[in-house]
Amino acid sequence: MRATLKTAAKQLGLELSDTQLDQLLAYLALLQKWNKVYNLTAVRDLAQMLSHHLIDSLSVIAPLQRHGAPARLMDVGAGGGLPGVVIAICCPDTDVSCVDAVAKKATFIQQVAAELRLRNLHGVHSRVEQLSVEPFGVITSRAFASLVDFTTLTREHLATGAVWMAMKGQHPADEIAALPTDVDVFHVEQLTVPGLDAQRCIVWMRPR
Ligand SMILES: C[S@@+](CC[C@H](N)C(=O)[O-])C[C@H]1O[C@@H](n2cnc3c(N)ncnc32)[C@H](O)[C@@H]1O
Repeated sequence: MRATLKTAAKQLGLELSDTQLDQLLAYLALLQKWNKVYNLTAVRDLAQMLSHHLIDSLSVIAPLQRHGAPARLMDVGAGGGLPGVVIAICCPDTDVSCVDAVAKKATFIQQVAAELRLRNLHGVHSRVEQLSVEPFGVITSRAFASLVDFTTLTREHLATGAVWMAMKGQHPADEIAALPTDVDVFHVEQLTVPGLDAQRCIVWMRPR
């Protein structure tokens, strides 16, 4: 597991410390341990969790760092913490709020933050449209909603100059076409996820 993760991180252009690798593997173990209790993911196999969840989420770190990791980031519909927990581990200067409408999922994130001593990670139980917090520099999502719903539900939480970072599978041409004119798609970034034979991209957007 560790060797696979280390190789994948290198292929993704990431310099992760031993502590960060330990934290990522500890997170994976917690995800597997508590999956049945919290209903975190349909993926049960540990090797698949590593490739389909952890390394998949790790693929956004270099693009996020190139953009400029923000002081505050929200992962909306974070579920078990993908990609929010991975971002909190890899970008320690970014304060990450993992927001989910289901209480036990937010509780799990709080548990991860405590066990991994991640002071920059917070599990927030709320529907995002009912949230009242300071704005964020980046708002991200993975398997949450259509681009229209994602941007509509979270727009008021963007700080000045902030962007949306949506993780998607294949290029979502139909979802992009359905966006209102006040959402600017400024980049669709193709991703290569080591060990995953699937199309992945990030849709970068900002308000007009
Ligand atoms: C399919 S899961 C994706 C979880 C995680 N991002 C991942 O990639 O594994 C979608 C999550 O969005 C949450 N969700 C749905 N509507 C929401 C809303 N309006 N506000 C906050 N969370 C919401 C659900 O509870 C669920 O945990």
